[in-house]
Amino acid sequence: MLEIEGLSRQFNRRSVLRDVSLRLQAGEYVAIVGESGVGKSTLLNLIAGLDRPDCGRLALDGVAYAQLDEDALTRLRRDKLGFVFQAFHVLPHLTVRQNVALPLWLQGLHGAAADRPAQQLLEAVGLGERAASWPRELSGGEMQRVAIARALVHQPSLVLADEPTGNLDPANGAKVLALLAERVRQVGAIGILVTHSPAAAATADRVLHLTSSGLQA
Ligand SMILES: Nc1ncnc2c1ncn2[C@@H]1O[C@H](COP(=O)(O)OP(=O)(O)OP(=O)(O)O)[C@@H](O)[C@H]1O
Repeated sequence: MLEIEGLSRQFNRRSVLRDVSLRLQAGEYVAIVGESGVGKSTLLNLIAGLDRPDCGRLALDGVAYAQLDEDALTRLRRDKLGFVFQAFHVLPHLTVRQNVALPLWLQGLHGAAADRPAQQLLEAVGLGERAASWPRELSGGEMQRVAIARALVHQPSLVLADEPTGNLDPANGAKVLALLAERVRQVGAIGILVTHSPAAAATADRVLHLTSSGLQA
């Protein structure tokens, strides 16, 4: 379960997030929409443990972030979170399968223990045949499918996606979003999709609107 209670964040004394609360159970997939600059990325960074709130509480599976030092937060990200962010792009010097296996390597799993789940996820996103390819040989849509496989391979509790189809054409974008929703549901994770696009938001079970007065259905 993800618990967010009364979260606030200021930058240079300017309030960006004010009293944001949200509670999500395993298996829930929500979209967060809101005007540019309202604080969507700020909220996602707090949920990812990449930034700390000024006040409020965050907890994942009963573990409060405030109790964790930076190393423990890094472990939480490694073990419990999956990211489909532009900034966490597919690494060019690793093959497609190595890219997907990366979260397992970081957990100390190597050889077949990493290759087998990576191959399974690649099959699930329709790229089983491309395991030995290099990222540069893939299309933009295929690359995002690799990012989805990598975000799920270690069976995270929480998957965070920030405009995962920003650079794709609408048809490919729709396919990638449908695949993301299907895969997140399949592993029973909590999914949070941040997007500007109403069509993208409609792939989630629930749409939440972030405004200056908080998060509302
Ligand atoms: N590290 C920072 N230092 C100062 N201001 C920041 C910082 N990070 C974000 N902000 C400010 O906080 C506000 C919210 O930014 P954020 O990126 O969260 O918005 P957003 O809703 O994701 O916007 P967009 O949809 O345009 O990506 C902006 O005014 C931004 O300038």
